[in-house]
Amino acid sequence: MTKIAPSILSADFLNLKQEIQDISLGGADLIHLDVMDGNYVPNITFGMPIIKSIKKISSIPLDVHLMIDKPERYIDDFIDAGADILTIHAEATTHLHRTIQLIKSRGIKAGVSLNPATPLDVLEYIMDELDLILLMSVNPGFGGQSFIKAVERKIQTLKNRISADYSNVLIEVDGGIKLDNAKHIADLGADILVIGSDIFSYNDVRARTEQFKILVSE
Ligand SMILES: O=C(CO)[C@H](O)[C@H](O)COP(=O)(O)O
Repeated sequence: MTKIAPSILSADFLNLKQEIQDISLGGADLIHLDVMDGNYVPNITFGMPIIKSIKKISSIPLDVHLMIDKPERYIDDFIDAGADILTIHAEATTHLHRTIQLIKSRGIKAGVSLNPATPLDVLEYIMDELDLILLMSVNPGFGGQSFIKAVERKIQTLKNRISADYSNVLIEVDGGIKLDNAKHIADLGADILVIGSDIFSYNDVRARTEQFKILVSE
């Protein structure tokens, strides 16, 4: 069954505690936390202190997506802050294998994210180490963008490649997922859907989360 991971990127930060309670009551499986450094991506969001605070008020696993250059510098800090899954970008580090090993050595799940234009081939020699592959379906940096159609084929190709030998590796898809395309993306092979604006732009965040949850459980 496909899981849903609301991204708080589009949440009301003055009302964050309530927003987190609402997605929890709506059935969120993970809380997706987009960390941006203004360097790897042209936007800046939040860092360890916010993650630490969320960890104190929620028991839902924290799915931390680092959109930062040289993520190896901060792996221990984000794990200490409460990350349950830590995903780094293949394009952001020279030492992808070493950094994934560092995450795994701390006993949490490790993911690699690929931008829409990055080929799947970069994963070939690290598949054994991975728990999750996050396919970006928008160019990272901002919520509210449109899903890039070419990523549909990428999801299917990845699903076919991993189904035989790496069936335990989860496929997460992030960007441009709305109520009207979520089921289709799940059916292509996504195990986790990241949803930002189409949950948090609604007044009733709990009801909207529930709608996604019911849709992908069908
Ligand atoms: O990583 C992201 C942007 O870099 C966001 O998680 C993603 O875009 C989700 O937001 P939306 O559902 O509004 O597209």
